[in-house]
Amino acid sequence: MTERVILGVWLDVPLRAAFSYLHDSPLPDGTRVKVAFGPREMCGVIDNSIPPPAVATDKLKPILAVLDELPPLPALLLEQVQFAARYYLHPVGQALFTALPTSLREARPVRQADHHVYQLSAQGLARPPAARSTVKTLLWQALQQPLGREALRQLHPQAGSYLKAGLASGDITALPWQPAALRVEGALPLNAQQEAARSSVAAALGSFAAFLLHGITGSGKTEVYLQLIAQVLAAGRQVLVIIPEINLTPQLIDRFARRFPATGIACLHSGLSDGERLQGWLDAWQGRAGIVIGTRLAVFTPLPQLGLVIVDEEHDGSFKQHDGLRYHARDLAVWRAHRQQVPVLLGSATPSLETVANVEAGRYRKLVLDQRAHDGASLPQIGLLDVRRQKLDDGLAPEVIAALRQRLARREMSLVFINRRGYSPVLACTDCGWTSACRHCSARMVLHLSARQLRCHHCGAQQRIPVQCPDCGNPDIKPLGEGTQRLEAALQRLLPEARILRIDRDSTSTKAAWDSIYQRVHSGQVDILVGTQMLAKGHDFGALSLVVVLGSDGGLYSADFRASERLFAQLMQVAGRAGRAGVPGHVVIQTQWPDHPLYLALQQHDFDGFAASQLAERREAGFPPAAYQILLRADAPAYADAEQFLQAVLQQLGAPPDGITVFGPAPALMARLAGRERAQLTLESTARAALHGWLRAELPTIEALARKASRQLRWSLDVDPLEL
Ligand SMILES: Nc1ncnc2c1ncn2[C@@H]1O[C@H](COP(=O)(O)OP(=O)(O)OP(=O)(O)O)[C@@H](O)[C@H]1O
Ligand SMILES: [Zn+2]
Repeated sequence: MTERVILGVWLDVPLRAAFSYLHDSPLPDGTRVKVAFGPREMCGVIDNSIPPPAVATDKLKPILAVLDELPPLPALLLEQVQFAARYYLHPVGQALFTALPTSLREARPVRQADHHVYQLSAQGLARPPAARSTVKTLLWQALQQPLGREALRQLHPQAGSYLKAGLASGDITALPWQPAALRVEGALPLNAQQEAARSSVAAALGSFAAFLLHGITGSGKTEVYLQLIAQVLAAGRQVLVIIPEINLTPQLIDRFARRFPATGIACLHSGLSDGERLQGWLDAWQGRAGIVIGTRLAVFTPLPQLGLVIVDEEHDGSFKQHDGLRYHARDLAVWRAHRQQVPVLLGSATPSLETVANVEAGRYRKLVLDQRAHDGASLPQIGLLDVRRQKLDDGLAPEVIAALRQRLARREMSLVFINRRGYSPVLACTDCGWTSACRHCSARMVLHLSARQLRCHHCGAQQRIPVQCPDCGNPDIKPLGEGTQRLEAALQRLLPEARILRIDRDSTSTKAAWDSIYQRVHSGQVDILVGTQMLAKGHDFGALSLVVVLGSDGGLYSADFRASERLFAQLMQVAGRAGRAGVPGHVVIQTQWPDHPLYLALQQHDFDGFAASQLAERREAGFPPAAYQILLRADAPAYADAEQFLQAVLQQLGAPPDGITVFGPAPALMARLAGRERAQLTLESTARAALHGWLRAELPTIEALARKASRQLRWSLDVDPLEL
């Protein structure tokens, strides 16, 4: 009998331990294998640092197959996953499979695209096809230059069989993939501030340093990124660019592709097919992609030649994953840069308070762009319109309507911003006070008039619009408040000659819809844009001269301590759409709170002042970033089950160590979601290591309690939570 080795294997299962299997020879770390797990066959990943189990060897199952079409997964990826799993208190196996493209999570070998280029050999060149064979002549002529398989297929569908025959006869030779020489096109001369920022980061290339690029909207942050990227590419290194989902537009990708026409650019986001994502990932790992641009999941992409990491709009909430491994891509990007000893550049017009605090603590260096880059572009004037004693027409003040009419007469484009899609956020009975509550959530159902439905934006529940009050039978039920659809209708009624375009998740569900919207805006076919935050971010909508903000007061007095920070960032972004190119910009905010300090700071474009006062408040209250938090969440159909579990945890944990405070159990801010009641414990401390260490040590206790809890119970840990 041959000697067999015991190998440690990580699997995609919600268990903290790895598993052991037998094989007839050792395998390196990171090898993908196929194993049996219970009744299933699963993909596993070898890790030789896992200690062998206590059970007898004859109890172990064999590895069924080695999926070794690729080299083993890179050690650095495994290290990053181990770090993330440890930090976010998540099972390593699950973290690892989160980090991999879907195709590599499956117990099947993957197919690599063909990256060779093909060319006629001397023998092939000497043997032209017969003149009557037009297809062969076409391909023979084309192959006098080196060409990839895909390019050949574009020339003719039969290229594959011609290639196969040619390779067999020796008429065609296959050459390995070669990087093209770097080409940089259309770089702009930097202004003094941009140049200062660029050279600071450039001086740090080759070692770790973290920078905040605090640049107001339109200050030319992207241009600074592009010029740094050019320098990194010229040195033969790769760049990782992480951006929010909503900013990943064809326009941005185009801008990169036009600047670097000869560079491989891998775009990685959740909208790709499994095959596309795998190829992009492999291009990055195998060095064919010089630039990786992607959303949060791109932070796990292997880049052996990494030279620079950029996180654009670093304050954006979409960098935090809200289920499974609840990682923050910005924070992992900083870890990544540190581990690979390269600089990381975090860009934003409204940095997160976490990042501001890191600048204050001297961990990050701040670079400032406080001028708009475009000639003649300046920051917009912000007006606060007190609507307390005004009669509004479908939510619009007379002054606002007049201002819109004036822009229309001058043929300038305006934007009306309201962060609520649908017709109206709630339907109500004028008699008994009934409102359109969702049966499954602590939320109201939103009226979607054109679809003739009430819809819950949280759980997706839909129902027909009732014709009378379901409680008292009163036929007089009315929409309360405005959403984008209602504003669109009101504007059309008030300004019938205006060409109005609504942009929200309902109107942009397909890529084609987006493209056509973009097309219409840029060819001057729109007078008034009405939209949600989709409009606020990243997109350059050109010659906007007026921005009207409605319904923002709700964010001033929220139970979530981060609401003001988010509101300020959002309003700065949306205000930043005005006056970007020549035409002076005006912003009007309709409010009941014209003296609110947040609005006054916004009016002064005073981010620093606002951030300082917010930080002071957070310190006073002991909230992040002045303290660290971990949430232990539980949900079940009955609140009692969720609460009972958390009570049991609390009891088992006993008194927390000094410096750690535990709050709760308390209902989550959104207490009911999709038919489940949600409760949570908040664990808080100014000493992060102590907090994490304590919870890590207590994890087995919590897991044991969870196994005893109601079968309906779900629970999770959220380290550095962004949502309460
Ligand atoms: N040095 C420069 N000279 C002239 N124009 C520039 C310069 N840098 C940038 N621009 C132009 O200014 C505009 C804004 O630049 P860019 O998109 O880089 O800014 P940004 O700070 O990334 O913008 P935002 O974050 O607000 O979307 C663009 O039209 C860009 O072409
Ligand atoms: Zn709901």
